[in-house]
Amino acid sequence: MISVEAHRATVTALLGTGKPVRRPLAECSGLVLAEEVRADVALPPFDNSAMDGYAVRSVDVVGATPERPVELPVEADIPAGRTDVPALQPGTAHRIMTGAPMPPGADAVVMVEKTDGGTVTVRIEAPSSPGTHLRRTGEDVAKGSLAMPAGMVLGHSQLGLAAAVGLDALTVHAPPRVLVVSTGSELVLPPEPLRYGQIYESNSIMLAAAMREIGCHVETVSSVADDVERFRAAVEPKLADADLMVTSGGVSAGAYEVVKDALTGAGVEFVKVAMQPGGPQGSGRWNGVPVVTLPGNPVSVLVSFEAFLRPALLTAMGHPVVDRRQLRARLTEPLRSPAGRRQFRRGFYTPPGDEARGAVTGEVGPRGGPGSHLLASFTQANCLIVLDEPATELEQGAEVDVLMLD
Ligand SMILES: Nc1nc2c(c(=O)[nH]1)N[C@H]1C(S)=C(S)[C@@H](COP(=O)(O)OP(=O)(O)OC[C@H]3O[C@@H](n4cnc5c(N)ncnc54)[C@H](O)[C@@H]3O)O[C@H]1N2
Ligand code: MOO
Repeated sequence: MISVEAHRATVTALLGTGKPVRRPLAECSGLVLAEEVRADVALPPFDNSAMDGYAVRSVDVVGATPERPVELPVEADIPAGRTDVPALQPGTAHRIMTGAPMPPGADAVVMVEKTDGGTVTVRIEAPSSPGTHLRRTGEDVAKGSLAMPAGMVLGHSQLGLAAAVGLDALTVHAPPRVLVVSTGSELVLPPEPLRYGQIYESNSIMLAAAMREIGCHVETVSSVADDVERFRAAVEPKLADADLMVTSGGVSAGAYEVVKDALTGAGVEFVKVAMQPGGPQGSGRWNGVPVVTLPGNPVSVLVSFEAFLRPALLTAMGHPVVDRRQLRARLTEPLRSPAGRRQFRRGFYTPPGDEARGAVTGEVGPRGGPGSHLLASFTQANCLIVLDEPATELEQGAEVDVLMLD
């Protein structure tokens, strides 16, 4: 048996890092910058007004009050977007709007609320010191400076900044194109009614959703019968467009293990990992394409995704952090775990908060039993409880690691 860490390292090395590609901003959400971004324009690109009001020389409005307003002729109107801004002469004002360029000669803005709003002459009822309501060129981002470093994850604020400095595309790590293949002659798809011995296929939907959530492109082959020739025929034509193939089912010790039968001796190695669920695993290359084979039980699939695929896919996409948030928590009930295997249980974590009891560590209770067919309980879990390899009996109140899923 090999360790969880060893198999994770194998799968991560197999995927490598996605090559840098140029993508339009609308396709970059959640991806990672492969190159730093330097600002070709300053932000703001020009000195501009932060308020609707009047651009003035501060010396012209010294001492203005509602009782003794300063009256100035309004010489120009500067809406946002005006590009031919006339200079301000001493003893005059320009009406100006938020985001409009400051006229040369003006050093302050008076809000319209502090005036009578006049358009021919304006009565100004408050002073304005130099720089008031003024947004300076480059105070957000200086021209030529580093706007975002390589390795930054592109969320909405990062995409907004890229757009603001005039970019319509970014160089990102290419998201992997994953071919997800579910195998099993028992699998059917709705609306076909179930016959005795058949089940509805669910692994491909789950895996595709989990991978799309982290930015992968996914194609699915939802139900391939346990027949090597039919497996090859269904999958081989699609390999050319895949950076990774992930299969479920057909890898244990039975007589009809289609994945094992098709890929043994063809570049894929099958191993047992010291974990439960998710013990039977495989990885390698088939026709040059990286392949990861998962056991068929639905909970085994999701636990394998968390333990191996998620970190490997995030690494391939250049993410700086690939691990789930890990916390310590006290068990709300005793649990058993198989000796020599790391057990992953679905759990619900409650943060500390009961100060009366002096709680500093959160609590975690299992959701559902350890069986890898118990998918419903996964939907009620917010974490995985990790019971280390040596642990066999854990008492209520024992401290364990939890991996937060949200
Ligand atoms: N003699 C042994 N038997 C088994 C062993 C073993 O070591 N020796 N390991 C057990 C463990 S642990 C697991 S996990 C499973 C893995 O088996 P396979 O990967 O070959 O998976 P299947 O037999 O094809 O399926 C297992 C289970 O999951 C259901 N399944 C499969 N695919 C789907 C799908 N796409 N959607 C929903 N459900 C699916 C399938 O019907 C089976 O019930 O082997 C144990 N046996
Ligand atoms: O390893 Mo299997 O995945 O326990 O059910």
